[in-house]
Amino acid sequence: MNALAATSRNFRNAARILGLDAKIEKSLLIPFREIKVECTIPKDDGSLVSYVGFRVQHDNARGPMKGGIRYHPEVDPDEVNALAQLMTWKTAVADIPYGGAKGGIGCTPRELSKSELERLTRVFTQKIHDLIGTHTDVPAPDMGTNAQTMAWILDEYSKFHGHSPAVVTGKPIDLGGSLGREAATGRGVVFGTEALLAEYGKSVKDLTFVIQGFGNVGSWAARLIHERGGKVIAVSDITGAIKNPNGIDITELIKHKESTGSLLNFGGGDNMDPNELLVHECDVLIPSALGGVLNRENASSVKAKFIVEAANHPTDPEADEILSKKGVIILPDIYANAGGVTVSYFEWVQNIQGFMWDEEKVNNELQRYMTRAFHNIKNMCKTHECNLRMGAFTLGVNRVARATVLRGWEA
Ligand SMILES: NC(=O)C1=CN([C@@H]2O[C@H](COP(=O)(O)OP(=O)(O)OC[C@H]3O[C@@H](n4cnc5c(N)ncnc54)[C@H](O)[C@@H]3O)[C@@H](O)[C@H]2O)C=CC1
Ligand SMILES: O=C(O)CCC(=O)C(=O)O
Repeated sequence: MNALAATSRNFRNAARILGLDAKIEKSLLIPFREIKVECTIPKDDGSLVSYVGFRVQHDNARGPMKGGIRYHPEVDPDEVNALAQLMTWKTAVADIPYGGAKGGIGCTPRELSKSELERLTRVFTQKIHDLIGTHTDVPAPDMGTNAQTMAWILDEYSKFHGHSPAVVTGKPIDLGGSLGREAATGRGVVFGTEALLAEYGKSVKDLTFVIQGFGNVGSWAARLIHERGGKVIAVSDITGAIKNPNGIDITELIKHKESTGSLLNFGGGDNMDPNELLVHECDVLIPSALGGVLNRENASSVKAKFIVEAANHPTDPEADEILSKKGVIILPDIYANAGGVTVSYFEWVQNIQGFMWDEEKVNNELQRYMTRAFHNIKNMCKTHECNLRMGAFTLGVNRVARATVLRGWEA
């Protein structure tokens, strides 16, 4: 199912559970603003190439719109729209004072040189600079982008508006980035997993984990699980997949990937078929790459007891139903990966205050926010007799709807 149809279906289910007014339901489904821009840049060889960039600003009832920018060949308007909507519910679940947005450029960043990426990012920023801002819409990294991308956006934006560190988060520490932001999404995934497992009297150190994606989110989640004594028994990325039933030494794997550019042929494991990864025997499956990877084709073969959605919308609604019937417990994306945007909020606060926190404070506050949100979701599950996804959606949608009503409808 298309990402936008899937996200909207979850939203509508939550609206029905909450008994939301039809007028509010309709208004919350329609994005505040959709931006589509042409970005033409000279390649290093002098030829010209054109890309399409998007920024969808979904909702700002609770505060400035917030969300990452993705560079990936599959970026399209519907997907960006779905991801922007998810950000609105996610920031509300985390109870941080933001709305939701998302952006992206349809490109293959691995095939562009650093200078081509810089030109593309600067042209994109020139096209959208009037529509983003510290108190309007604050971008951050997502798939295919990183702290360097944010530094270019900050620099280009500042040419038009003066030095503006809080216009982006996830930037380098030297430019006002927050300690702990790079690891934050993976760390939040682990805090969320710990909160979930505690409900079942289990802990990370007793369980086996399979992780799809070994970029920012997947590699940090793997590293922190490994540090806690959890056994990561299979990992994949775009280059392939590896497994070791006794547990992969993640510290060594990170070194191997840094030196070879690939997970494959790692001495401490065997190469495996990446198609087998999601259905590999394990306690906890953590999809940390693309959307829609769990679908009606593979859901019935999944063997994990828990799925922690580190990626955005990795499970489509058909798979959700199949997995639920099998008794698989799913920690939903709008909670599980909210650690990134939560520390982005801490970064924005630090920039506005002009005061830097130490890393211990960032990590402690992140744990406090993730634990609080988990208990808020559990309360919604109890009130509405629903699963964790609907618990999270009803929590987020209810907070956004309340803010919308309080702001009023007068023109
Ligand atoms: N970076 C962040 O702070 C946040 C990211 N997310 C979500 O987490 C997911 C991953 O994002 P990042 O780690 O930031 O991206 P990234 O670009 O750092 O890493 C993506 C990883 O996915 C792998 N990958 C791509 N296609 C794959 C495939 N077909 N099979 C297996 N692996 C594949 C890549 O090789 C890479 O290891 C995305 O869904 C993103 O929206 C969610 C919240 C915050
Ligand atoms: O840190 C942020 O502002 C947003 C991160 C993001 O794009 C996400 O949570 O999906």
